[in-house]
Amino acid sequence: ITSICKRHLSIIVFKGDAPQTVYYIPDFISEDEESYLLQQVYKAPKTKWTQLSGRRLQNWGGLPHPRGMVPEKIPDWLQAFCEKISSLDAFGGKTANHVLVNEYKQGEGIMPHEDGPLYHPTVTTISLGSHTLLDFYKPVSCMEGEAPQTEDNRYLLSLLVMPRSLLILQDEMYQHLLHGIQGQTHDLLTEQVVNLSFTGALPGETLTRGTRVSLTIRHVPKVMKMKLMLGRK
Ligand SMILES: O=C(O)CCC(=O)C(=O)O
Ligand SMILES: [Fe+2]
Repeated sequence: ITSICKRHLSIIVFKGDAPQTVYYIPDFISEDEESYLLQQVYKAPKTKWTQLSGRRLQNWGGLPHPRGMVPEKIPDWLQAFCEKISSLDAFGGKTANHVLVNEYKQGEGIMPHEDGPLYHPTVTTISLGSHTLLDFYKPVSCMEGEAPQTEDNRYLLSLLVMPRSLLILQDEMYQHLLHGIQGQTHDLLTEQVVNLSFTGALPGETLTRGTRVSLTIRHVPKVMKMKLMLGRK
């Protein structure tokens, strides 16, 4: 684990000789911007929400698809933040064109998963309203030998993401590992939370979760050209 400056954390995990990078940027947005974003999220029409087990979500920018995403205009209130993050060169010079809004009520979470191949290998997440613990797991195929492949023995580390922070996961860290959020109401901060010293929280502390809204901002490289689609039939 290497810190690149006092307020930014860069975690280098090695898989073979491939470094896997995480950037954690506390207070990436202000409290006013946080309230504004929450207000906009909750202003969206009811039909914009999809209820899943343990969370609900809004999809903005189009539905990623192997044959190409049919692009939809991202509303101005989100576009500004897409541009702010893209200007950090998170997406190799491209501008983010896709945003998933996830809402987790206290005690909700998301099963360990991979995000799949439809995105640029960078995922950026702004957290609103509450902290959470993002947990990382080795993929099943990584485990050789006799040991049973439980979630427990595939678990690697956690990141504490505070409200208003930006998390950037790149390359192997994003493509190779699984990530998930346990459906808990409280989080005990152990030494497995590797970015603890960058969050203002203390080891041994227990944090109570509230409702968290996350904005997962990404670049989908494969986009359909509307003209081509109409011309084709
Ligand atoms: O809420 C988060 O920070 C994670 C969301 C996530 O992993 C996803 O939507 O694929
Ligand atoms: Fe994910």
